Formats: sequence, C-alpha cells, structure tokens
Amino acid sequence: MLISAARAATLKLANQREAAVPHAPVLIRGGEPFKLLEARAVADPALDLANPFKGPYRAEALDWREVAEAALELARIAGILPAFLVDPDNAGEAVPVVASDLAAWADRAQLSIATRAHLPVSASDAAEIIAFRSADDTREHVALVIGAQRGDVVPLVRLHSECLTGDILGSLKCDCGPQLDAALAAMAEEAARGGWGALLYLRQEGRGIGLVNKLRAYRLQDQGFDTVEANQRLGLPDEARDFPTAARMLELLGARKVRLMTNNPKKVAALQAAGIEVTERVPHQLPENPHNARYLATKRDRSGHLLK
Ligand SMILES: Nc1nc2c(ncn2[C@@H]2O[C@H](COP(=O)(O)OP(=O)(O)OP(=O)(O)O)[C@@H](O)[C@H]2O)c(=O)[nH]1
Ligand SMILES: [Zn+2]
Repeated sequence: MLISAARAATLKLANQREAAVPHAPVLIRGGEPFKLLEARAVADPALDLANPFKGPYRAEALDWREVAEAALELARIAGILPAFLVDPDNAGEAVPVVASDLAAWADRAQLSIATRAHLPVSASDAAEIIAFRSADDTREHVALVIGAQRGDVVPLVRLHSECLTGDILGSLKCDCGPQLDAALAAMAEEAARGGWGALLYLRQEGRGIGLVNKLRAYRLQDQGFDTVEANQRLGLPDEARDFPTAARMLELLGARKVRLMTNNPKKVAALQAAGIEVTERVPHQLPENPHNARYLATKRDRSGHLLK
C-alpha cells in the first residue's frame, strides 16, 4: 500500500524525520496481500479506535517516488484519503503520471469567465454574479460583485473558501458563516459610499482537502487533535488552497489592486506573489463562540493569523 508518512509514523512504520513532510509517500507491505477492509483501516486514522490491532507491516524502499508523490497529490485533488493499493505486477499497461502533469492540470490560464448575470442578494440588490470555468476542472468558482465596478476605486475583496458546514448549515465549529455574511454586508456599505466590492467564492472546501476529508478531520478533532494536527494525521497538507486561481479570477474581473479582507497574512502574500497588489489588509475578525474558540486559537497560534 502507498500511504502518507504521517500515517506510516502513526503505524510505527516511519520515524519522526521521515514524517517531517506528513503528506510524503511511504510504501508498506504486509505478510499477506491486503484485503479491502484491512486496507481501509490502514488508510483511515479516524477508524483507529475501532481497529487497534493491525499488521505487522514493513516500510519498503520506494524507487518511484515522483510518481508516488503525484498519486498522493491526485488523492487530495479528488478529495479521497491518500492511500492506494499497489499492484506493480498485474496493473495492465502502465500510464506514468508525474508531478509536472499535475502542474499542467492546474494551469490558471485555462480559467475563463463562463457567464455573468445580475443577482440581487439580501445584502444588496446591486450585485452581479460572475461564474468561472476551466476546461479540465469541474469546480465552478464564482465572484459576487457588489456596487458599480470602476477602475479608479480599489475594491474591497474577500477570498472566501467554500465551507458547506459553515456557509449552509450554520456550523459553529468555524467562523466561515459569520465571515461570509459580514463580508457581504461590508461590501454593501462600500457600494452605498460609491465604492465596490468583490467576494470570490472559491470551491476549495476544507482548505483544499474536500468535504469528506474535512469531516474525517473533524472526527479526529473530536478525539482531541487540533485542526492542523488532524489534517497532518490524515496525511494531507494543512493548507492546500490554490490562491493563484483567485488571483486569476481577480485579473479577469479587472481588479489588479485590492483591499483584502482577511486575518491571514499568507493570503496577502499569495495574492501578491501572483501579481495582485494588496493596497490594504482589512481585518476580518468575528466574535467567537464556545465551539470555535479552539479553532480560532489554533489559527492564531499555529497558522499565523492576526487575531486578537
Ligand atoms: N481541513 C480543515 N478545513 C477547515 C476546518 N475548519 C474550517 N476549514 C476550512 O477553512 C476554510 C476557511 O478558511 P478562511 O475563512 O478562508 O480562513 P483563513 O484563510 O484561515 O483566514 P481568514 O481570511 O482570516 O478568514 C474553508 O474552506 C473551511 O472549509 C478544519 O478544521 N479543517
Ligand atoms: Zn467553516
């Protein structure tokens, strides 16, 4: 099986040094070929309490590391656990996939505006929705522009990453729902003063690991791990969002200069690295609740967010 270094370390098949990059690939072998149920228990740390006894397995040298890395990255993009059963002998005709193939897949130049329409929303009736599409990616990102777009005023911009639990269901585990509402309200005020705003709704659920993997991380959080540790234990990056795509959307909207609503300095840096000038960082902190207090403390203490 091909699994992550973090997972291998938990199974005592890799050491601390090897697990320095928790989502690096490790190849393990059991005495017998893996059966599917057993493989699932190896793959998913959320099942550990129910499956305390596994193995023995041993880690093997990996002489196709680049391909293995590409495989684990494909798992993240697909929103599945980073684990594969490997059958090098009877795999049929091999189709090599390497990291550069993935880079081509993520080519931002592919992104274009698919369509746009007037969309009155509760925050403002002067809003327009713009949908973006890329030839080889089914995720449809959208932007909501509030107020009349004009070249001589720097817009208020929010990059909002999809959070089904927070945005739709009112989850109290994070601050996404209140941040979304407050961003739209701030943009409506901006528009009332003659300015404009743009909210990018990025389909990068769970900071890019997908809904199911985020919920697996929640399950680990229920066992006591914080949000960063939970991702790492799953063998997934704790931040896998694609901000260059957001930069490309802003470029297509004609917003090369922005006032960015965020507490996350890495978002500012990522946009700037992708050619968007951030003239101001506008703090975007909302009141906490008992369920998201630890999440926000982890953002502040481990992820470098500027939170009070
Ligand atoms: N993997 C994972 N993702 C989470 C968790 N909680 C929230 N998210 C995701 O985090 C993203 C929200 O992050 P943002 O609100 O953009 O926050 P940020 O970049 O950290 O900083 P701000 O711009 O300051 O809000 C959404 O995609 C959520 O689904 C969690 O515990 N684990
Ligand atoms: Zn959320």
